[in-house]
Amino acid sequence: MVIREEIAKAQRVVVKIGSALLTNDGQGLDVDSIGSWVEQIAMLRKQGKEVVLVSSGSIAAGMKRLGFLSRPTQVNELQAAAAVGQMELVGVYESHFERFGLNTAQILLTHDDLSNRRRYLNARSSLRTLVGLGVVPIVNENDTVVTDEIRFGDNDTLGALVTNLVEADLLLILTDQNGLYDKNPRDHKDATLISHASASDDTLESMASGGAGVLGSGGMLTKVRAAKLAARSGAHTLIASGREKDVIVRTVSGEKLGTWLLPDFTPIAARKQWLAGHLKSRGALILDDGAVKALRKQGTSLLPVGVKDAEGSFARGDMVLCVDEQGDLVARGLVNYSIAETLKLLGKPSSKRGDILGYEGEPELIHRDDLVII
Ligand SMILES: Nc1ncnc2c1ncn2[C@@H]1O[C@H](COP(=O)(O)OP(=O)(O)O)[C@@H](O)[C@H]1O
Ligand SMILES: N[C@@H](CCC(=O)OP(=O)(O)O)C(=O)O
Repeated sequence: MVIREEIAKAQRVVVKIGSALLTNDGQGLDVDSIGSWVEQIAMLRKQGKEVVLVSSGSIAAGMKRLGFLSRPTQVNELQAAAAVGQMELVGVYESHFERFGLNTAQILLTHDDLSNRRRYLNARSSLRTLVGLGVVPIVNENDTVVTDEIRFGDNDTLGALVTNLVEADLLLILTDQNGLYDKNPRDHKDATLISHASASDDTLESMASGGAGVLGSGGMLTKVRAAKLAARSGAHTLIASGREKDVIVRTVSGEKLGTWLLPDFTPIAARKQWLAGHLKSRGALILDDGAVKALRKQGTSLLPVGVKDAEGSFARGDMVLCVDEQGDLVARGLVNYSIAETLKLLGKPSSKRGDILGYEGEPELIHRDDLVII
């Protein structure tokens, strides 16, 4: 019986597995549990769903190898533990995924990769390509090159930003509790589980304390905030216990487990709002009638061949306006090329872009996923 239909419909899922779960009481990685989550992710892949995994555990794994008895507090020791442990972490995942004939890819991200528009587009394009090729990307923070000031620290925030990045329908956060309780169940025996709520509900933050377990980083507070971030691109969030049998397959098929935090807007409405409200346009593209029709009627991407002129001073990743020859607004979108490159590509078939620019960029000036038709 499917109870949570919106969840069961999710096609692209980001699964985040936290430090609190990944280790056996701080004694290195829990290889058997990892095997069970991998088996479930392989099942989702069989059902045709796309999965991106965000996994913590590098510091916990590195601690064991380096003989640290507790989580280090010094940045250089954390970095060393992460560097050593990440090798083991991806190795364990790889050997499990191999049993199911699935390829994996290691993606280590920093704050800069997601806040700088150009790097954001590059990270997104790599992740999209990998997912399209049927690979399961395994994402973690690039702990060895980040300092305290620019660390995400917890992987809940990273999981939410990856959800935005790949425009996933669902962020599934697995942790060591059954979900979000009205107060910390570690300290309160009478705490009750929240079954569902709006991700934008501010009262959730007062229930969730930042106090994490021995190896976790953010506690429940960062999970509640992550749900809010994920909702920006219209994604649902589920917080559930990774120790529950078959939790990934069961939650994703819509079974009522854990806490479900819902977005207030559909993905399209959320994206529209985001493009409309959060980015300033840096220029404009003047489209010919054919391109206007293709965008409006067929929902296609914008190719250089349909663009007559470009103005403004934009760089790759900036938001530009798309207007028709009368100057009426047709769409807004994130452009793949700078103004200088765009001017060279105007009216040209995409197949010529390599010769014109001296390198092979994307065939689209604006990909349809980055376009909002007005
Ligand atoms: N309201 C709450 N409901 C559930 N857990 C909570 C709550 N407030 C704080 N917590 C704590 O959050 C912890 C999970 O966070 P954390 O240790 O960072 O895990 P992870 O490594 O999976 O991200 C739980 O073990 C629990 O003690
Ligand atoms: N990136 C680091 C730490 C991340 C972390 O512990 O986050 P979380 O699992 O959200 O508590 C690691 O892999 O150990």
